[in-house]
Formats: sequence, structure tokens, C-alpha cells
Amino acid sequence: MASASTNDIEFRSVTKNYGVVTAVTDINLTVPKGAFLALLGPSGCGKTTCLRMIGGFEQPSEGTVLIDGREMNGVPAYRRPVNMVFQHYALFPHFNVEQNVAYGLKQMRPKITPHEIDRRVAEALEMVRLGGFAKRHIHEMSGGQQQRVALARAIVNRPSVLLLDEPLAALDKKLRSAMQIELQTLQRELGITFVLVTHDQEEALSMADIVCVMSAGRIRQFGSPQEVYDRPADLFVADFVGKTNRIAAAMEADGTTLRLADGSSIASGKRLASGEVIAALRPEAIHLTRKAAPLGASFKGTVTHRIFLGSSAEYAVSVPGLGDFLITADRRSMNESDLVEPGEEVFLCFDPAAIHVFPASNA
Ligand SMILES: Nc1ncnc2c1ncn2[C@@H]1O[C@H](COP(=O)(O)OP(=O)(O)OP(=O)(O)O)[C@@H](O)[C@H]1O
Repeated sequence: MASASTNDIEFRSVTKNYGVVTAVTDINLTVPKGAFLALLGPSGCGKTTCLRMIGGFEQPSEGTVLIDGREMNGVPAYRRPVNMVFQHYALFPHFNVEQNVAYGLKQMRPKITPHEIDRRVAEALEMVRLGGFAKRHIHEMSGGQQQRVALARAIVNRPSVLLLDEPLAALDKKLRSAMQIELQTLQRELGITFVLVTHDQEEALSMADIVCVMSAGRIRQFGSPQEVYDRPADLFVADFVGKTNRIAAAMEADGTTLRLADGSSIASGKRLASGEVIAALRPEAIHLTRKAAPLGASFKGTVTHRIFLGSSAEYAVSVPGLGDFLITADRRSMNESDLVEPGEEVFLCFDPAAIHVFPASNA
């Protein structure tokens, strides 16, 4: 059948209440076919509720969820073209790998021939690079391998949407990074829509091509990883997606001059109505030097801490009248002589265009 829509998933004014608790409020979003969407936000913001409404495990209290242009309200989970991978893989421990992956196919109606089941299971195991593991028992597999079995089981019946609920949370950091790349590759190979729930901003930025940042049941920003990181819609997004330095300031009547708490002023790269504002500056947008830079803006401060992180270093610098700043320095772009020490006086140099300004009422 020809598909009805170029969007795989659509939420129209969706609200979900659990008794007196409102989990999500008036959510509107559209996800194009074949996109990799990450629902990103702190615990309790409503990410899993959105995922479960796509999967059919919850129904909206108000509004409509559509998949491939079809309204899904009232359609049970098993009738949706969707599969889900959970954080705890929920594999059958008494089955081997092949039996776990085949399980859902055996339940399908109309029935699939045993030959076709074997073919599809072998194909799914190849896709998750477990070709030689079909006869292994689940307890003989590592955490990462078990997660791949869960993935194979979820893709074997060829859903048009795969839902992933913190699928990598139980893995250690190194394995998680490897699986992030594998998941991204798998999504490209399959060409189907992936929806990932995560509270890990690095995971969302590195894997997804659309990030939906949520807080308290609402969408704060919906856009590409670059947009969300480089042009945060509000202070919540600026703080949650990456780190940021907040500087309290007043915007003057011209809409571009920022008057800072220490009495100094800088030209803001962004215009905003006059009044109390918060200026936000990313730690990597600041360059530490021992001499004031001839161009751009700078503050003078004292290094209080240095944290060595291998490929980068983080500095805490105290600036009189303005507070403490966090600065990240990429070590590849530094000489040994550039490494400043705690106790040293330094200049924090930056391009004013890198400053984002938000109304203080937004904080
Ligand atoms: N079955 C339920 N009954 C009552 N309240 C619920 C239920 N499920 C979720 N909630 C509440 O709805 C809100 C959103 O929960 P949800 O699980 O969607 O958030 P989340 O962003 O996925 O959080 P986490 O990252 O901790 O899983 C929370 O306040 C939560 O306590």
C-alpha cells in the first residue's frame, strides 16, 4: 500500500493526564519518515509518556497521535507498525538468541513459513552483527550483546518506527559510545524512523538528526542538534544542552548594549528589548590568555581550579563583580606555555557575537 504521509509521526495538541498528574501538555510535533528523533529532557519531563503514546501503551487524554498519516487513538500496540526496545532488554532467559528473535514472528498472523522465519532471523542477526551467535543462550552473552539481541528482535518484523527507551543506559561508557555509532549505522541501513528517549544530552546530540528538548511536560525546542546547541531557544535549553556561563546584566535602550554588574558594558551579538537579562556564554567560547586580546571583549579574573580531562582542560575562573566562570580549552589548540595555573591572573577573551541573551524572567 502506498504510504499516506511524508511524516511518520505526528502529535496534534496531545495532553496526557495520569489521574491528577499532567505528564505532557499540548504537544505538537511532526517527525519526517526516516528521521532519528531524540526526546531529551530531565527525569519526569514526559519523554517516556510520549514514547508510550506512539507505541500504543498509553492513550492521549486529549489530542491525536498519527503514524504515517493515520490516527492512532484507540489502536492497540500490537496493531501499530511500531516496535520498542527497552532499557532492560526483557529477553527470555530460557531461550537462545535465535528463539528470542524469532518469538514475535511466530506469533504473527497470517502465519509466516518456518523457512521465512529462519531467513528473517538470520538477516536481523546479521544486521546487529551477531551472525555467529544464533544458538548461544542469553546468559552466555555480554550486556552489549544482549542489547543487540533485543534490537534484532525489534527489527525482525520490519516496523516502520522503532522506539528506544534509554536503550544504552545499562552499558558502561565505552560500550555505550560503540553502541551509539552502531545504532546510528543501523538506522541509516534500515531507513526507518527511530525515536530515542534519553536524558543524556551528548547521546542525543551525537546520534539524532532531530532533537526535541522537553521540560515539565512541554517542548522547549525542536530542531537539529546544531540549532539546539548553537541557538538555544531559552535558558533552560542553554543550560540543559551543554554547559553555559550565566551573566546577570541589563540591556540598555538601544537593545544591543549590555551593562554588567561590575559597571562595564559590552555589545551583544543579539538584540533584545531593554530590561534585566541573562547573558549566556558557552565555556568553549572563552579563550584564556595572559594578556588582554586586542579584539573582542574580555574580563579579568583569577584561575581557581584546573581539571585535566585528557584531550581538554576545564578551568574555573573567578571574575570580581561577575562571579565564577567555567572555561573549556581544547588541548590540541594549546601549547604547554598556554596552560595557565590556579592562582594566575588571566583574561577571559570572547567574541561578543557568541553571547546569547534571554529575558531574566525566563530564568
Ligand atoms: N502511570 C503513571 N501514573 C501516574 N503518574 C505517572 C505515570 N507515568 C508517569 N507519570 C508521571 O508523569 C510525569 C512524566 O513521566 P515520564 O515517565 O513520561 O517522564 P520521563 O521524562 O520519561 O522521566 P524518566 O527519565 O525519569 O523516565 C512524571 O511526573 C511521572 O511521575
